[in-house]
Amino acid sequence: MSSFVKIRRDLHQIPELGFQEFKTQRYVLSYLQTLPEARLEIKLWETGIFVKVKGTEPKKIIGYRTDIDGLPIVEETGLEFHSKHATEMHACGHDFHMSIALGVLTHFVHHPIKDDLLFIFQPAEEGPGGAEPMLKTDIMKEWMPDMILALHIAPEYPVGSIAIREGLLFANTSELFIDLKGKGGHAAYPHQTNDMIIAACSLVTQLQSIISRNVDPLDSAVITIGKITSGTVQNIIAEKARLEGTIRTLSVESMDKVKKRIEEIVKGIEVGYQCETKIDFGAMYYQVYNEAKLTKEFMEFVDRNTDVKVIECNEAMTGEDFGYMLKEIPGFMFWLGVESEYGLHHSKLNPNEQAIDTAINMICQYIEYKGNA
Ligand SMILES: CC(=O)N[C@@H](CCC[C@H](N)C(=O)O)C(=O)O
Repeated sequence: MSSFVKIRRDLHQIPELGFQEFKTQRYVLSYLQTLPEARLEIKLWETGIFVKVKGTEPKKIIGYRTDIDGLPIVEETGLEFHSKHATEMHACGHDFHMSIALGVLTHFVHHPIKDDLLFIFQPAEEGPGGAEPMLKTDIMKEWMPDMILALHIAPEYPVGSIAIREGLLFANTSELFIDLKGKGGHAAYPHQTNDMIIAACSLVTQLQSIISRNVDPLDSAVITIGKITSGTVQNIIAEKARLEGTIRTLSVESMDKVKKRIEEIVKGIEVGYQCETKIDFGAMYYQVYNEAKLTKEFMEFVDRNTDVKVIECNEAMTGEDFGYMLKEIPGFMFWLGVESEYGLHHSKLNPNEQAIDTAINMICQYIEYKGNA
């Protein structure tokens, strides 16, 4: 087993939610302490880490970002190295992302290139978002990269492949929290109450009509309600309901339109079901938009110089706060094929670990080329 597969397995066992990645931060720091320190500069921000690997004759800084947080999922993989945390899991591959970042970082500590490299270990990608606040730090202002790259594992593509496109890769996202408050009461006297379970069910159905009736069929949008909380027991009419979800759109303009329509529909629920309502759009992520020139060059480089297959893919409705970094810094993100039967955010996600060394080798070759130019 390669040392970076071992690191992935160690990290897989300690998934932590956004801004609570204390063990993860300690693990990464203790690994960094095993490397020769002459070329390293390390700065902490919240639960994240900035690591500069100094080049020999730096003219620019090349940035590489990995996310570090896990998800609130009870793991069901049955793997020997399964999560030690009962209710958290690395079900979005951030354990892979971190081990690959450490693999690339280690290579350049031992084989320095001309340019400086900045590795960003970013908390809270799954929410509420660490990229935007990290960008605003003095550390980032001092070490602002001239270009940046990142990857995300893709269960649907084979090991030995990457998928990427110029321009829009991932959607704009916004979280969505809606609270409803009516009047509870006895299950046998519904006429004396305003039942918030009925209101919530109607609201969920009406929200889907935004996608089918308000969004241009040639555009695309998603509203997913992933969680509903309501009620206390089977014979009490519920006084409150809370819906938690996410909105995805292919443009900022469509996001604004969808949000406006949600507000109108929720107003209708308020009148129709005689209840109080509250909408909170939570955290929003800017789209992931790959800079055309660098993306094209990367695709051609990988195709010509490595065995990795380059697939030109469509946009996806996933979100990534790396979009904020790409808004400020030219660069790109790509999907890394890891062929898992179960997909992202699934309790049985089991990516193929062979992809770790494939990714490290490919990224090292590309950075060596860019950083010695
Ligand atoms: C790659 C991926 O799965 N990213 C997450 C980002 C979540 C953004 C935010 N918490 C939201 O739900 O809107 C995704 O769910 O796409």
